[in-house]
Amino acid sequence: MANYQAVHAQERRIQELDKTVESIFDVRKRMGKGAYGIVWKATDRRTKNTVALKKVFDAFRDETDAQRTYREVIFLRAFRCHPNIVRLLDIFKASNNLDFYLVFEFMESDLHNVIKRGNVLKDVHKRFVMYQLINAIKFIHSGNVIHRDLKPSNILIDSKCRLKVADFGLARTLSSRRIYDDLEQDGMLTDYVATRWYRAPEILVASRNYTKGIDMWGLGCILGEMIRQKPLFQGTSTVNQIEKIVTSLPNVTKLDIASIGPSFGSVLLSRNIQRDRRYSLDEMMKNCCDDGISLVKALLVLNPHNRLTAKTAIRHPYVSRFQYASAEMDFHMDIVPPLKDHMRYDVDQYRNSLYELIDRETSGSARTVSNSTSSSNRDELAKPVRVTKQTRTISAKQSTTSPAERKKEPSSVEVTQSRRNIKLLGSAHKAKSTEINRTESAVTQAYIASTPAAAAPPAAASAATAPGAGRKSGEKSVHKCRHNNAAIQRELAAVAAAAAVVRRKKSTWQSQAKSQGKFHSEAKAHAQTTIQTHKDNMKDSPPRMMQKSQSPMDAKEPIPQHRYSNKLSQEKKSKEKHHSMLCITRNTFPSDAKHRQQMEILQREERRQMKRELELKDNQRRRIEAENDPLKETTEQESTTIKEIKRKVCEHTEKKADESLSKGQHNDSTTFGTCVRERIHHLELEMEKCTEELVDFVELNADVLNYANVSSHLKKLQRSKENNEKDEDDRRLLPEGICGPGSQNYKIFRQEQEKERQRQVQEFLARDETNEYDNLDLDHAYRAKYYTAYKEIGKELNPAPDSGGRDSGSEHSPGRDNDCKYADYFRKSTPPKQIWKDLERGNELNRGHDRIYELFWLEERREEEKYRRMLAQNDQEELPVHSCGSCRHRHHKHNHNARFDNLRPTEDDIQEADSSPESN
Ligand SMILES: Nc1ncnc2c1ncn2[C@@H]1O[C@H](COP(=O)(O)OP(=O)(O)OP(=O)(O)O)[C@@H](O)[C@H]1O
Repeated sequence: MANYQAVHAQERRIQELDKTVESIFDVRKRMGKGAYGIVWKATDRRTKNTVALKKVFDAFRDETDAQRTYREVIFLRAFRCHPNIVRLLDIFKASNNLDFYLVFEFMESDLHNVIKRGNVLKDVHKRFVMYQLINAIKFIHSGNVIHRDLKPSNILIDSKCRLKVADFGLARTLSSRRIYDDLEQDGMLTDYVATRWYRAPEILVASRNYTKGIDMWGLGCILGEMIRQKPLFQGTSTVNQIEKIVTSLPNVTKLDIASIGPSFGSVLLSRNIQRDRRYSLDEMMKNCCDDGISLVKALLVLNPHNRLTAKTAIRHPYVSRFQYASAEMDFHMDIVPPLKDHMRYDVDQYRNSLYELIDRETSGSARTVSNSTSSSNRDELAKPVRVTKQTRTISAKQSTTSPAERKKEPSSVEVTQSRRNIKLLGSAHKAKSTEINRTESAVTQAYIASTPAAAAPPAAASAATAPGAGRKSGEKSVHKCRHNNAAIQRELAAVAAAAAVVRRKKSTWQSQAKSQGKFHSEAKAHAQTTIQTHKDNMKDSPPRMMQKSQSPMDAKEPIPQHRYSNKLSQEKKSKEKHHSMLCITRNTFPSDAKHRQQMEILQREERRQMKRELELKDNQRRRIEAENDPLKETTEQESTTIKEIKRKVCEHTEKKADESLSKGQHNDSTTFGTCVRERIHHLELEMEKCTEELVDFVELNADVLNYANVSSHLKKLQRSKENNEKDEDDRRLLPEGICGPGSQNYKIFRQEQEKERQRQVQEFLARDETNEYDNLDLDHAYRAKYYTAYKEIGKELNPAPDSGGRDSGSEHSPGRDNDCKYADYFRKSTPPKQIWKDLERGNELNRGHDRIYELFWLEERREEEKYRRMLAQNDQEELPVHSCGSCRHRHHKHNHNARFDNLRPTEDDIQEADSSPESN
């Protein structure tokens, strides 16, 4: 219970938000939870921007966690300017000094969720995702940093397929490793837990061979997962993970193992692992295009040095089409966190370093919240933490986001934008110079303070009280200021370089704009001149009918040649044509009347000639028509014949089709019949099976089922079953050499059996004629009579009771006492009469007793008849059917009655019988 409460309290604490944070953000919904924190969707109350708020719970619990938090903040700040890396907007320290809050730009989902949905990503999306991912990793690697935790849930994505890499908690720099490699403690690089399925083989075998190839392996796994829609290697343990990888890759060579470096786990790679072809890369991604498979194969290479690098991967055909879709940036310098990445510091050191960072940023912030960095100070966050080389700024290849935009000429908006950028950079430059001045004066002051002769300024007052300590602290502060100064200068240089790039760009655009403007003004001037000429021409031309002349005196003005767009030149051409026509008209009508007359004559002549030609053509047409008439007739006749033939062919075809149809129908019906028969047969078989099942079921559940309702049905079902069983039993009881029912010798055998039965019946009847049993009451008599038959026929099935010494050795058997005993036995061992009758009526005689019952029944009927006749003769009082059958024993009536109640003969009966003369 206490444990539960503790867990509950812990969970509550994880979910709880700091009051300061709550006052700034309106937290709306939980986006996800990782191993180290919870992410919520929230709205900034002031700006109304939607952000992702991540609470790193107990961020400084131990050194590992503190280092993780520290790395996450430092690297996120360094890489936040890249479009494919999630932007860290703000950092908040919690008032409890334990938790930590990071504010990110909001993304709608992550790649894991998108892949999980299935079939959301089309081929083009996968390519674009991959391009952006490689682009981000290329940028990270250019800063000599490795991410080490690439997996789909750390890749954020939005509805426009824009992608951002998140979670830098395991990122680390490679730059210092060379220097400090020897100092590394054992296991230092292996104590982190990256998700197993995306871990590179060198990490799995605990090799210390750390390269950027680790991330490239992760990229291969992610691409494979996007294509296959499930993770490629889902190992259940480290060993299993290695096995899965080795199974899917081509044969592992000694060189591969050597390339991973010496480690206790590399022996796992050299093991002879059974390969299953189904799990080879080709087989797992058989539905993918060649480009995709080739990229996956180039990334998932055992030797980390042989894997594609991010720089080469981005030119791979699978993604190359997007190479201008996004800014491709490079750092050109190593990112080195202030607290060395290869060393472990105290929790407090990590915490203090981070808090310092926050405080520094808060001091320049316009935001009034005490514990937060400022969102207005966001540009500050973008700067790298520290650089090891002299500043070489980010070189953005293209700043546009799509190929279409990239191809655009620089617009006025862009020019304005660049102007604004320059202004901003200028002001940043100014601010930095002021800062440098301020730092320089601080350095001077501190230096003065550190010398004992100097008058103690307030800052160094305390130092002066301790001799020697003042100098030391002064030197320290000088050193610190110099260090700051150098850092600021480096940053300043970076800003200046960026400004230079922008200025260069601006000048290029301006020159381009200038040349284009010149071109436009030239074109405009030319157009205006042309229009003016046209207007002048129009003014000059006389208002006459425009007429084109064929005169040899035609004089055409030269048509001006334009070098502008086609459309423009076409328009111009048509205008020129129009203009030239006007000119021709004007030129072909000289003022003298003679020439005009000549022209008229010429025209008249022309008209006449045309008329003649027309007539000629008319005649020709008529002649051809006349020739065509008989041909027409013939053609019509032929077409009618063809139609007739066609009709006949159609009829014939239809008839044939009918015939084949009916034949087909016949075939169909035959097939149908066969099908139906087969189906019926099948159903019959099924019914038989069902019947058996039902019988078994009813038998099993007879006691719980209502017997009255089901018995009749059961009987029907059982009948067939029992008949089968009977046949089976009969077959089993048959003597050797007799075949089953239906065979000839079986019939003969049965006939003989029947004869034997008849003989026995006759024998019993003959015995009965002797009235041997008349001294007994009927019921006893019947039972005793049939006892012999029972003994002979039914003993196998129902052995006779041990009748005792007296009966067994009895000479006068079947004597009365014996009969009584038999009767007693029958009473006990045979079913009550009513049941016999029921069974008999339902023809359900027990197979073992049927012969006895049959005889019993016949005999009973006979006795009954006899008794009736006797009654009629003697006219005596009617006795019950099974009462005494003899008048000779009427004096025993009282005893008889007693015996009727209880069929067991009394001792008196036996003694009486023994002493009677008949028994002697
Ligand atoms: N900026 C964001 N916008 C939307 N959702 C986010 C954002 N950042 C993180 N998330 C969601 O929160 C989840 C956890 O975030 P993150 O990976 O940063 O936490 P973590 O504790 O470091 O997890 P991990 O266990 O992977 O180390 C992510 O998988 C993602 O779904």
